[in-house]
Amino acid sequence: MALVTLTSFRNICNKCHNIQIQLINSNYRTSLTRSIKFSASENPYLKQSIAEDDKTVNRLYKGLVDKKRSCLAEAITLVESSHPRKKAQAQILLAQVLKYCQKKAKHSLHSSSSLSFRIGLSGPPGAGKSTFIEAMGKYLTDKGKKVAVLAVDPSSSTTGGSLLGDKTRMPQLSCDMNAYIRPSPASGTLGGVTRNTNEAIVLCEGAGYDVVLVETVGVGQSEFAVAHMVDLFCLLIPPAGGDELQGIKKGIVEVADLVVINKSDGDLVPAARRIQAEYTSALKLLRKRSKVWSPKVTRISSLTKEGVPELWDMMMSYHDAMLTSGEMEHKREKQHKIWMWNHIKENIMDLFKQHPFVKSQIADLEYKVSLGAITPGLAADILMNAFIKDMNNSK
Ligand SMILES: Nc1nc2c(ncn2[C@@H]2O[C@H](COP(=O)(O)OP(=O)(O)OP(=O)(O)O)[C@@H](O)[C@H]2O)c(=O)[nH]1
Repeated sequence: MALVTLTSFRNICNKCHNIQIQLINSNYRTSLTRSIKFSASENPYLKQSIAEDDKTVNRLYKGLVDKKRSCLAEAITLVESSHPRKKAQAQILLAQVLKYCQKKAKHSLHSSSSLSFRIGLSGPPGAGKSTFIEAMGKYLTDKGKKVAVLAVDPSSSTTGGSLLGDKTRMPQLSCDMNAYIRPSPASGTLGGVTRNTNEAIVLCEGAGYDVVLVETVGVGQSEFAVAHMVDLFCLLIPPAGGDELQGIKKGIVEVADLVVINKSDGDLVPAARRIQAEYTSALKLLRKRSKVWSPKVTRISSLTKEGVPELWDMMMSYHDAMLTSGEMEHKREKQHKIWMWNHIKENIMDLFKQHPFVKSQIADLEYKVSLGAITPGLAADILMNAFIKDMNNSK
Protein backbone atom coordinates (compact mmCIF):
# COMPACT_ATOMS: atom_id res chain seq x y z
CA MET A 1 0.00 0.00 0.00
CA ALA A 2 1.32 3.41 -0.85
CA LEU A 3 1.10 6.13 1.66
CA VAL A 4 2.06 9.72 1.43
CA THR A 5 3.44 10.50 4.81
CA LEU A 6 4.25 13.79 6.36
CA THR A 7 7.60 12.82 7.77
CA SER A 8 8.95 15.97 9.16
CA PHE A 9 8.31 19.60 9.72
CA ARG A 10 11.60 21.19 8.89
CA ASN A 11 11.20 24.76 9.84
CA ILE A 12 8.58 26.93 11.38
CA CYS A 13 8.57 30.67 11.25
CA ASN A 14 6.18 32.17 13.76
CA LYS A 15 6.03 35.60 12.15
CA CYS A 16 5.09 34.71 8.59
CA HIS A 17 3.63 31.30 9.46
CA ASN A 18 5.83 29.57 6.95
CA ILE A 19 6.21 25.85 7.50
CA GLN A 20 8.62 23.67 5.59
CA ILE A 21 7.49 20.09 5.42
CA GLN A 22 9.00 16.95 3.97
CA LEU A 23 6.74 14.44 2.27
CA ILE A 24 7.63 10.88 1.45
CA ASN A 25 5.62 8.63 -0.82
CA SER A 26 6.34 5.11 0.44
CA ASN A 27 5.38 3.52 -2.88
CA TYR A 28 7.59 5.50 -5.16
CA ARG A 29 10.22 6.17 -2.52
CA THR A 30 10.26 9.79 -3.55
CA SER A 31 10.65 12.61 -1.16
CA LEU A 32 9.96 16.26 -1.65
CA THR A 33 10.35 19.26 0.55
CA ARG A 34 7.80 22.02 0.27
CA SER A 35 7.41 25.34 1.89
CA ILE A 36 3.85 26.08 2.86
CA LYS A 37 2.64 29.48 3.85
CA PHE A 38 -0.35 29.55 6.13
CA SER A 39 -2.14 32.83 6.34
CA ALA A 40 -3.57 33.82 9.70
CA SER A 41 -7.11 33.59 8.32
CA GLU A 42 -6.58 29.92 7.43
CA ASN A 43 -5.42 28.91 10.85
CA PRO A 44 -8.19 28.72 13.41
CA TYR A 45 -5.63 29.22 16.18
CA LEU A 46 -4.04 32.33 14.75
CA LYS A 47 -7.37 33.84 13.72
CA GLN A 48 -8.50 34.20 17.28
CA SER A 49 -7.06 36.83 19.51
CA ILE A 50 -8.12 36.52 23.10
CA ALA A 51 -7.28 39.20 25.63
CA GLU A 52 -4.97 38.18 28.47
CA ASP A 53 -7.71 39.25 30.89
CA ASP A 54 -10.48 37.29 29.19
CA LYS A 55 -13.34 36.86 31.69
CA THR A 56 -13.83 33.10 31.20
CA VAL A 57 -10.09 32.43 31.41
CA ASN A 58 -9.79 34.55 34.57
CA ARG A 59 -12.73 32.87 36.26
CA LEU A 60 -11.49 29.37 35.44
CA TYR A 61 -7.91 30.13 36.46
CA LYS A 62 -9.02 31.54 39.81
CA GLY A 63 -11.39 28.63 40.44
CA LEU A 64 -8.74 26.11 39.45
CA VAL A 65 -6.02 27.38 41.77
CA ASP A 66 -8.69 27.67 44.49
CA LYS A 67 -9.16 23.91 43.92
CA LYS A 68 -12.79 24.12 42.78
CA ARG A 69 -13.78 20.85 41.12
CA SER A 70 -16.47 22.52 39.01
CA CYS A 71 -13.86 24.86 37.51
CA LEU A 72 -11.50 21.96 36.82
CA ALA A 73 -14.30 20.12 34.99
CA GLU A 74 -15.17 23.25 32.99
CA ALA A 75 -11.52 23.92 32.18
CA ILE A 76 -11.07 20.37 30.84
CA THR A 77 -14.21 20.79 28.72
CA LEU A 78 -12.66 24.01 27.37
CA VAL A 79 -9.43 22.26 26.29
CA GLU A 80 -11.47 19.49 24.68
CA SER A 81 -13.47 21.97 22.63
CA SER A 82 -12.81 22.24 18.91
CA HIS A 83 -14.40 25.68 18.70
CA PRO A 84 -11.66 28.12 17.56
CA ARG A 85 -12.42 30.77 20.19
CA LYS A 86 -12.57 28.21 23.00
CA LYS A 87 -9.36 26.62 21.73
CA ALA A 88 -7.66 30.01 21.95
CA GLN A 89 -9.04 30.61 25.45
CA ALA A 90 -7.82 27.17 26.48
CA GLN A 91 -4.28 28.00 25.33
CA ILE A 92 -4.20 31.17 27.46
CA LEU A 93 -5.57 29.32 30.47
CA LEU A 94 -2.99 26.57 30.01
CA ALA A 95 -0.16 29.06 29.74
CA GLN A 96 -1.27 30.66 33.01
CA VAL A 97 -1.64 27.30 34.77
CA LEU A 98 1.79 26.14 33.53
CA LYS A 99 3.33 29.36 34.86
CA TYR A 100 1.57 28.88 38.19
CA CYS A 101 2.85 25.27 38.45
CA GLN A 102 6.41 26.36 37.62
CA LYS A 103 6.24 29.03 40.30
CA LYS A 104 4.90 26.51 42.82
CA ALA A 105 7.69 24.07 41.96
CA LYS A 106 10.35 26.77 42.33
CA HIS A 107 9.19 27.61 45.83
CA SER A 108 9.21 24.01 47.00
CA LEU A 109 12.27 22.30 48.50
CA HIS A 110 12.88 20.01 45.53
CA SER A 111 11.97 21.51 42.20
CA SER A 112 8.71 19.95 40.94
CA SER A 113 8.13 17.92 44.13
CA SER A 114 4.99 19.97 44.69
CA LEU A 115 3.67 18.96 41.30
CA SER A 116 1.40 15.99 40.66
CA PHE A 117 2.85 12.51 40.37
CA ARG A 118 1.66 11.45 36.92
CA ILE A 119 1.08 7.71 36.64
CA GLY A 120 0.06 5.93 33.44
CA LEU A 121 -1.81 2.64 33.66
CA SER A 122 -2.39 0.19 30.89
CA GLY A 123 -3.29 -3.46 30.61
CA PRO A 124 -5.28 -5.93 28.53
CA PRO A 125 -9.08 -6.03 28.91
CA GLY A 126 -10.09 -7.77 32.09
CA ALA A 127 -6.71 -7.25 33.80
CA GLY A 128 -8.59 -5.45 36.57
CA LYS A 129 -7.73 -1.83 35.80
CA SER A 130 -10.93 -0.37 37.26
CA THR A 131 -10.69 -2.57 40.37
CA PHE A 132 -7.05 -1.55 40.74
CA ILE A 133 -7.76 2.19 40.36
CA GLU A 134 -10.56 1.90 42.91
CA ALA A 135 -8.24 0.09 45.39
CA MET A 136 -5.19 2.33 44.85
CA GLY A 137 -7.30 5.49 44.65
CA LYS A 138 -9.08 4.77 47.92
CA TYR A 139 -5.78 3.85 49.60
CA LEU A 140 -4.36 7.23 48.58
CA THR A 141 -7.41 9.35 49.45
CA ASP A 142 -7.49 7.61 52.87
CA LYS A 143 -3.90 8.85 53.26
CA GLY A 144 -5.19 12.39 52.61
CA LYS A 145 -4.01 12.60 49.00
CA LYS A 146 -6.03 14.08 46.18
CA VAL A 147 -6.33 11.77 43.18
CA ALA A 148 -7.44 12.55 39.63
CA VAL A 149 -8.22 9.76 37.16
CA LEU A 150 -8.18 10.53 33.43
CA ALA A 151 -9.04 8.07 30.71
CA VAL A 152 -7.62 7.78 27.23
CA ASP A 153 -9.99 5.90 24.97
CA PRO A 154 -9.56 6.79 21.28
CA SER A 155 -12.05 4.05 20.36
CA SER A 156 -14.80 6.27 21.71
CA SER A 157 -14.46 8.35 18.53
CA THR A 158 -15.64 5.38 16.49
CA THR A 159 -18.05 3.80 18.96
CA GLY A 160 -19.58 7.19 19.75
CA GLY A 161 -19.41 6.64 23.49
CA SER A 162 -16.68 6.20 26.03
CA LEU A 163 -15.86 2.70 27.18
CA LEU A 164 -14.25 4.21 30.24
CA GLY A 165 -16.98 6.68 30.99
CA ASP A 166 -19.03 4.52 33.27
CA LYS A 167 -18.71 5.74 36.81
CA THR A 168 -20.08 2.46 38.14
CA ARG A 169 -16.67 0.97 37.37
CA MET A 170 -15.28 2.82 40.38
CA PRO A 171 -18.28 3.29 42.67
CA GLN A 172 -16.43 4.25 45.85
CA LEU A 173 -13.84 6.51 44.28
CA SER A 174 -16.41 8.38 42.20
CA CYS A 175 -18.19 9.44 45.43
CA ASP A 176 -14.94 10.45 47.15
CA MET A 177 -14.53 14.24 47.42
CA ASN A 178 -10.75 13.86 47.23
CA ALA A 179 -10.98 12.09 43.89
CA TYR A 180 -11.87 13.43 40.47
CA ILE A 181 -12.71 10.98 37.69
CA ARG A 182 -12.85 12.24 34.13
CA PRO A 183 -13.92 9.90 31.34
CA SER A 184 -12.35 10.07 27.93
CA PRO A 185 -13.48 12.83 25.57
CA ALA A 186 -16.23 11.41 23.39
CA SER A 187 -14.67 12.39 20.09
CA GLY A 188 -11.39 12.77 18.36
CA THR A 189 -8.47 10.94 16.87
CA LEU A 190 -5.77 9.41 19.05
CA GLY A 191 -3.79 12.62 18.53
CA GLY A 192 -6.71 14.75 19.62
CA VAL A 193 -7.54 12.60 22.62
CA THR A 194 -3.94 12.46 23.79
CA ARG A 195 -3.45 16.19 23.31
CA ASN A 196 -6.54 16.81 25.39
CA THR A 197 -5.27 14.38 28.03
CA ASN A 198 -1.90 16.12 28.17
CA GLU A 199 -3.68 19.38 28.79
CA ALA A 200 -6.08 17.86 31.31
CA ILE A 201 -3.05 16.57 33.28
CA VAL A 202 -1.67 20.11 33.55
CA LEU A 203 -5.06 21.41 34.68
CA CYS A 204 -5.29 18.69 37.39
CA GLU A 205 -1.78 19.65 38.49
CA GLY A 206 -2.87 23.29 38.73
CA ALA A 207 -5.91 22.25 40.76
CA GLY A 208 -3.60 20.68 43.34
CA TYR A 209 -4.08 16.94 42.70
CA ASP A 210 -1.22 14.97 44.24
CA VAL A 211 -1.60 12.00 41.93
CA VAL A 212 -2.92 11.99 38.36
CA LEU A 213 -3.66 8.49 37.11
CA VAL A 214 -4.02 8.17 33.35
CA GLU A 215 -5.74 4.98 32.29
CA THR A 216 -5.82 3.62 28.76
CA VAL A 217 -7.83 0.81 27.22
CA GLY A 218 -4.90 -0.01 25.00
CA VAL A 219 -6.53 0.67 21.64
CA GLY A 220 -4.19 1.44 18.74
CA GLN A 221 -1.13 3.22 19.97
CA SER A 222 -2.77 4.75 23.04
CA GLU A 223 -0.48 3.00 25.58
CA PHE A 224 2.59 4.44 23.91
CA ALA A 225 0.98 7.86 23.81
CA VAL A 226 0.21 7.63 27.54
CA ALA A 227 3.74 6.45 28.32
CA HIS A 228 4.90 9.75 26.78
CA MET A 229 2.83 11.93 29.06
CA VAL A 230 3.44 10.47 32.51
CA ASP A 231 6.25 10.27 35.08
CA LEU A 232 5.77 6.55 35.69
CA PHE A 233 4.23 4.01 33.34
CA CYS A 234 2.68 0.96 34.90
CA LEU A 235 1.57 -2.18 33.05
CA LEU A 236 -1.13 -4.18 34.83
CA ILE A 237 -1.49 -7.81 33.78
CA PRO A 238 -3.58 -10.76 34.95
CA PRO A 239 -1.96 -14.06 35.96
CA ALA A 240 -2.99 -15.65 32.68
CA GLY A 241 -1.36 -17.77 30.02
CA GLY A 242 -0.16 -16.96 26.50
CA ASP A 243 -3.50 -16.55 24.70
CA GLU A 244 -4.99 -14.21 27.25
CA LEU A 245 -1.85 -12.09 27.27
CA GLN A 246 -1.92 -11.59 23.53
CA GLY A 247 -3.72 -8.30 24.10
CA ILE A 248 -0.43 -6.91 25.40
CA LYS A 249 1.27 -5.11 22.58
CA LYS A 250 4.78 -5.89 21.56
CA GLY A 251 7.10 -3.24 22.86
CA ILE A 252 4.86 -2.00 25.64
CA VAL A 253 6.83 -3.93 28.29
CA GLU A 254 9.90 -2.01 27.13
CA VAL A 255 8.38 1.30 28.13
CA ALA A 256 6.99 0.10 31.48
CA ASP A 257 8.65 1.28 34.69
CA LEU A 258 6.60 -1.17 36.73
CA VAL A 259 4.89 -4.42 35.77
CA VAL A 260 2.12 -5.26 38.21
CA ILE A 261 0.66 -8.77 38.26
CA ASN A 262 -2.89 -8.33 39.50
CA LYS A 263 -5.27 -10.96 40.95
CA SER A 264 -2.54 -12.56 43.03
CA ASP A 265 -5.06 -14.09 45.41
CA GLY A 266 -6.61 -17.51 46.18
CA ASP A 267 -5.99 -20.16 43.54
CA LEU A 268 -4.36 -17.60 41.27
CA VAL A 269 -1.28 -17.07 43.50
CA PRO A 270 0.90 -19.82 41.89
CA ALA A 271 0.12 -18.54 38.38
CA ALA A 272 0.83 -14.96 39.50
CA ARG A 273 4.23 -16.06 40.90
CA ARG A 274 5.09 -17.82 37.65
CA ILE A 275 4.20 -14.77 35.55
CA GLN A 276 6.18 -12.56 37.93
CA ALA A 277 9.26 -14.74 37.44
CA GLU A 278 8.81 -14.72 33.64
CA TYR A 279 8.52 -10.94 33.48
CA THR A 280 11.41 -10.43 35.90
CA SER A 281 13.72 -12.40 33.58
CA ALA A 282 12.34 -10.67 30.49
CA LEU A 283 12.94 -7.21 31.96
CA LYS A 284 16.58 -8.05 32.72
CA LEU A 285 17.24 -8.35 29.00
CA LEU A 286 15.99 -4.86 28.23
CA ARG A 287 18.19 -1.83 27.65
CA LYS A 288 18.49 0.37 30.71
CA ARG A 289 16.50 3.57 30.27
CA SER A 290 17.39 5.29 33.53
CA LYS A 291 20.53 5.66 35.60
CA VAL A 292 18.55 5.48 38.83
CA TRP A 293 15.74 3.01 38.15
CA SER A 294 15.46 -0.52 36.78
CA PRO A 295 11.91 -1.64 35.94
CA LYS A 296 10.43 -3.93 38.58
CA VAL A 297 7.75 -6.62 38.71
CA THR A 298 5.42 -6.97 41.64
CA ARG A 299 2.26 -8.90 42.60
CA ILE A 300 -0.90 -7.46 44.12
CA SER A 301 -4.55 -8.26 44.61
CA SER A 302 -6.85 -5.35 43.89
CA LEU A 303 -9.68 -7.41 45.37
CA THR A 304 -8.11 -8.13 48.79
CA LYS A 305 -5.84 -5.01 48.52
CA GLU A 306 -2.84 -7.14 49.45
CA GLY A 307 0.34 -5.59 48.08
CA VAL A 308 -1.28 -2.20 47.34
CA PRO A 309 0.62 -0.28 50.11
CA GLU A 310 3.90 -1.95 49.06
CA LEU A 311 3.22 -1.02 45.42
CA TRP A 312 2.67 2.61 46.43
CA ASP A 313 5.98 2.57 48.34
CA MET A 314 7.66 1.24 45.20
CA MET A 315 6.07 4.00 43.14
CA MET A 316 7.30 6.58 45.63
CA SER A 317 10.88 5.18 45.53
CA TYR A 318 10.75 5.64 41.77
CA HIS A 319 9.37 9.16 42.18
CA ASP A 320 12.03 10.19 44.71
CA ALA A 321 14.91 8.65 42.76
CA MET A 322 13.81 10.30 39.52
CA LEU A 323 13.22 13.64 41.20
CA THR A 324 16.47 13.92 43.11
CA SER A 325 18.54 12.79 40.13
CA GLY A 326 16.89 15.40 37.87
CA GLU A 327 15.66 12.69 35.50
CA MET A 328 12.03 13.56 36.20
CA GLU A 329 12.52 17.15 35.08
CA HIS A 330 14.39 16.01 31.99
CA LYS A 331 11.64 13.52 31.13
CA ARG A 332 8.97 16.21 31.42
CA GLU A 333 10.96 18.58 29.22
CA LYS A 334 11.16 15.91 26.53
CA GLN A 335 7.43 15.25 26.88
CA HIS A 336 6.65 18.93 26.30
CA LYS A 337 8.36 18.69 22.91
CA ILE A 338 6.33 15.59 21.97
CA TRP A 339 3.20 17.44 23.03
CA MET A 340 4.11 20.42 20.83
CA TRP A 341 4.53 18.15 17.79
CA ASN A 342 1.19 16.52 18.49
CA HIS A 343 -0.39 19.97 18.29
CA ILE A 344 1.36 20.71 15.01
CA LYS A 345 0.37 17.38 13.45
CA GLU A 346 -3.26 17.88 14.46
CA ASN A 347 -3.34 21.44 13.11
CA ILE A 348 -1.72 20.53 9.82
CA MET A 349 -4.16 17.65 9.42
CA ASP A 350 -7.06 20.04 10.12
CA LEU A 351 -5.76 22.50 7.52
CA PHE A 352 -5.42 19.71 4.98
CA LYS A 353 -8.91 18.40 5.56
CA GLN A 354 -10.40 21.90 5.40
CA HIS A 355 -8.76 22.67 2.07
CA PRO A 356 -11.63 23.21 -0.46
CA PHE A 357 -10.30 20.80 -3.11
CA VAL A 358 -9.38 18.13 -0.58
CA LYS A 359 -12.77 18.49 1.11
CA SER A 360 -14.63 18.16 -2.18
CA GLN A 361 -12.68 15.08 -3.29
CA ILE A 362 -12.29 13.02 -0.11
CA ALA A 363 -15.57 11.05 -0.32
CA ASP A 364 -15.15 10.25 -4.02
CA LEU A 365 -11.50 9.21 -3.68
CA GLU A 366 -12.17 7.12 -0.58
CA TYR A 367 -14.94 5.33 -2.50
CA LYS A 368 -12.66 4.67 -5.49
CA VAL A 369 -9.87 3.45 -3.20
CA SER A 370 -12.22 1.08 -1.38
CA LEU A 371 -13.37 -0.39 -4.72
CA GLY A 372 -9.78 -0.79 -5.85
CA ALA A 373 -10.42 1.56 -8.80
CA ILE A 374 -7.35 3.59 -7.91
CA THR A 375 -4.48 2.89 -5.55
CA PRO A 376 -4.37 4.57 -2.12
CA GLY A 377 -1.03 6.09 -3.10
CA LEU A 378 -2.46 7.72 -6.21
CA ALA A 379 -5.46 9.07 -4.30
CA ALA A 380 -3.15 10.51 -1.66
CA ASP A 381 -0.95 12.03 -4.39
CA ILE A 382 -3.94 13.73 -6.04
CA LEU A 383 -4.97 15.36 -2.77
CA MET A 384 -1.45 16.25 -1.62
CA ASN A 385 -0.44 17.72 -4.99
CA ALA A 386 -3.50 19.97 -5.14
CA PHE A 387 -2.90 21.07 -1.56
CA ILE A 388 0.80 21.81 -2.08
CA LYS A 389 0.21 23.59 -5.42
CA ASP A 390 -2.40 25.83 -3.87
CA MET A 391 -0.22 26.60 -0.88
CA ASN A 392 2.74 27.47 -3.10
CA ASN A 393 0.53 29.77 -5.22
CA SER A 394 -0.47 31.70 -2.14
CA LYS A 395 3.21 32.53 -1.38
N1 LIG B 1 -9.53 -12.53 41.93
C1 LIG B 1 -9.39 -11.27 41.55
N2 LIG B 1 -10.22 -10.75 40.63
C2 LIG B 1 -10.04 -9.47 40.25
C3 LIG B 1 -9.03 -8.64 40.80
N3 LIG B 1 -9.09 -7.42 40.21
C4 LIG B 1 -10.11 -7.48 39.34
N4 LIG B 1 -10.70 -8.69 39.37
C5 LIG B 1 -11.84 -9.14 38.56
O1 LIG B 1 -11.50 -9.13 37.21
C6 LIG B 1 -12.62 -8.74 36.41
C7 LIG B 1 -12.24 -7.56 35.54
O2 LIG B 1 -11.95 -6.45 36.37
P1 LIG B 1 -12.04 -4.95 35.86
O3 LIG B 1 -11.54 -4.11 36.95
O4 LIG B 1 -13.39 -4.66 35.31
O5 LIG B 1 -11.00 -5.01 34.68
P2 LIG B 1 -10.61 -3.93 33.55
O6 LIG B 1 -9.19 -4.13 33.23
O7 LIG B 1 -11.07 -2.59 33.99
O8 LIG B 1 -11.47 -4.49 32.41
P3 LIG B 1 -11.82 -3.80 31.03
O9 LIG B 1 -12.82 -2.73 31.38
O10 LIG B 1 -12.41 -4.96 30.25
O11 LIG B 1 -10.55 -3.29 30.46
C8 LIG B 1 -13.74 -8.42 37.41
O12 LIG B 1 -14.59 -9.54 37.48
C9 LIG B 1 -13.02 -8.19 38.71
O13 LIG B 1 -13.79 -8.52 39.84
C10 LIG B 1 -8.17 -9.23 41.80
O14 LIG B 1 -7.26 -8.60 42.34
N5 LIG B 1 -8.40 -10.54 42.12
